[in-house]
Amino acid sequence: MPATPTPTPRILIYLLRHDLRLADNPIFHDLSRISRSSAYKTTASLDPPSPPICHSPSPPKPPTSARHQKAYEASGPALAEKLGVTHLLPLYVFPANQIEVSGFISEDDSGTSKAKSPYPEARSEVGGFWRTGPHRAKFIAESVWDLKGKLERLGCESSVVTRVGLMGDIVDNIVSWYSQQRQGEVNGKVVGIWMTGEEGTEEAREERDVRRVAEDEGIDFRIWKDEKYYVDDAHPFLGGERAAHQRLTHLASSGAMTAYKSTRNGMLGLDFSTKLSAYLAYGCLTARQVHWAMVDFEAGTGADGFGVAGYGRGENEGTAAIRFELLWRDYMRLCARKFKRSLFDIDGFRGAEGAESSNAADDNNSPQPPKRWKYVDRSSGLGDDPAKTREALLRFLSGTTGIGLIDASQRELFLTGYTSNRARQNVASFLASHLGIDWRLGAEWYESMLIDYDMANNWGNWQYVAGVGNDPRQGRVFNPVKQALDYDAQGEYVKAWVRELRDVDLGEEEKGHVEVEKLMGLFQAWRLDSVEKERLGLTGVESVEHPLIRIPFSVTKSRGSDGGSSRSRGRGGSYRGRSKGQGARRLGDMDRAARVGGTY
Ligand SMILES: Cc1cc2nc3c(=O)[nH]c(=O)nc-3n(C[C@H](O)[C@H](O)[C@H](O)COP(=O)(O)OP(=O)(O)OC[C@H]3O[C@@H](n4cnc5c(N)ncnc54)[C@H](O)[C@@H]3O)c2cc1C
Repeated sequence: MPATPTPTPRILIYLLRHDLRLADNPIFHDLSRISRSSAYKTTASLDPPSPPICHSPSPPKPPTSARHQKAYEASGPALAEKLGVTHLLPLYVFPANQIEVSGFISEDDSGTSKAKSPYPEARSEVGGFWRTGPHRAKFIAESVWDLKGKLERLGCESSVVTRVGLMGDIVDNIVSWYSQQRQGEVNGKVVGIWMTGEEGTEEAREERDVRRVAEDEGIDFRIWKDEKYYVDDAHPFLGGERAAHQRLTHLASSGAMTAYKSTRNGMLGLDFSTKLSAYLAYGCLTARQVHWAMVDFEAGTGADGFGVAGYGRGENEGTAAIRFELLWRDYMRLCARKFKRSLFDIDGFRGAEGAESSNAADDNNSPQPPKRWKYVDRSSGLGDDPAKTREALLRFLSGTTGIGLIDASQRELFLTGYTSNRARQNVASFLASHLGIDWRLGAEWYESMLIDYDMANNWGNWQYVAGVGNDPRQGRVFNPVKQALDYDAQGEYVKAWVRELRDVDLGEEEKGHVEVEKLMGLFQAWRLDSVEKERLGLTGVESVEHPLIRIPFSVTKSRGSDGGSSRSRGRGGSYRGRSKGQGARRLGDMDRAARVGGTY
């Protein structure tokens, strides 16, 4: 008897991007609906061709609320069903323009030496840093492998297929492979290429390239809206959806969610802030899921947090503040959408056409002259020497500026891939305002180093602090000494990361009494007396003897007696510090530098 011809697999390619999760995922949700239908079952038993492709996964967890479930059910048959999809190929492309991929390339055809990567090195434009540094590379890999594992456990044979390169090329290549004939039959028919939409110019280019391949081949191309935004070993957290939910559970059950408002300006420790940013950035979790977890906590219906302060008592200061921060995230995304390429321009949104109209809240609506910056490859014409700028930049990046808070944050970032929002604001302000160096170098360095790098959040926040973005109050500067006094009142953060200063004597530290004058030496080590420097082996150390700048901040008996904006603390007295973050506005509590002096 002639063998029954095997039906040609109808393949849907799902290009994973910043949506590395199974639950609350619009594409997996659509597929979960087809997997229950009879149309799917009749074809699901097909042997998958090589490269292995995935049978549509079993239904993932239902959406986070009954309201969403109803909305999905009302939305008619699954789109994948309409396309007659029988197989799914989840594909993650490590983008060669953002992640250096030469390490993935093993050997050339002769098998003797390493083949050269066909792509230019994935370095940043201005400073030439690796665009994805080791911390984020690890986090991305963990998130991809976490999803792979999940799909495997659901019986998806290929789980997630990974490739390196440019999305358009990879998709083109896979589509051609499927259309090849073997014994008179094609390997498969790609009927759909789907992905979730992203903001950003590179991301738009990826979408355009993939769309072109799909259109050339007559394949259904669809960009789904990923509703991961809210309106719609320091960082010891593993990547992936499971870890993201464990973190959310911990935030509710430990009380950190309730306490967030009063702790969020902290700098040291795990629970002063949510540490959800990387999960949100990579879509392992959505802002909506965070919201619903908080709703459950507030309503007292959630499994996590029973007995914890605030459980079942409605919205509290902590949950409201988390929602507020999530709105900043949405806001930055909308800025990226509006200002496009000028997100990366040195003159920022302010320099962009139409920026004036977006700044209606300006105290002074008159157009401001563009800021002058120091560059590493040329003089700005203000008598600066690019060689000295390069030297200063290197010290800034390596955390040897001589300003304790800045050095602590930069070292923390380099070693862990994370630093707090409070520290980020100070670091950005230090580069842009105190050093006057091209702020994009700082943004690029963050892009390289941060685990939670997010294009809109990073560049938007850098612009904001550098004074070229949408901050309605321009010309504000953080004073990193005063900020350290306010937010690191016991000097613990600086001591944690700046090893050479760990033994600076602060007074009766164990009792929580630190002497303010001694703290000043921790926050700017040039102020340590010569005996202390000698004792600690700091004599002659460049960052101590020759800081990039000296900030003449002092703690005086009466406000303003040093001519700056210092606070009255009582000279020489002991200082317990106010509670961290008290009364502070998140992005707004910047102060004019107290007579920033010195040059480099
Ligand atoms: C110069 C600079 C660069 C930054 N770069 C990034 C970045 O690349 N990626 C990133 O996610 N955040 C960035 N931020 C914002 C903020 O610092 C981080 O989101 C936050 O520190 C992450 O820690 P968390 O999750 O514990 O935050 P939480 O304080 O717990 O806040 C909860 C969530 O709200 C959002 N959020 C908080 N603050 C902001 C903010 N200022 N702008 C936008 N969203 C915010 C984040 O998604 C965060 O996870 C940057 C801030 C500055 C000043």
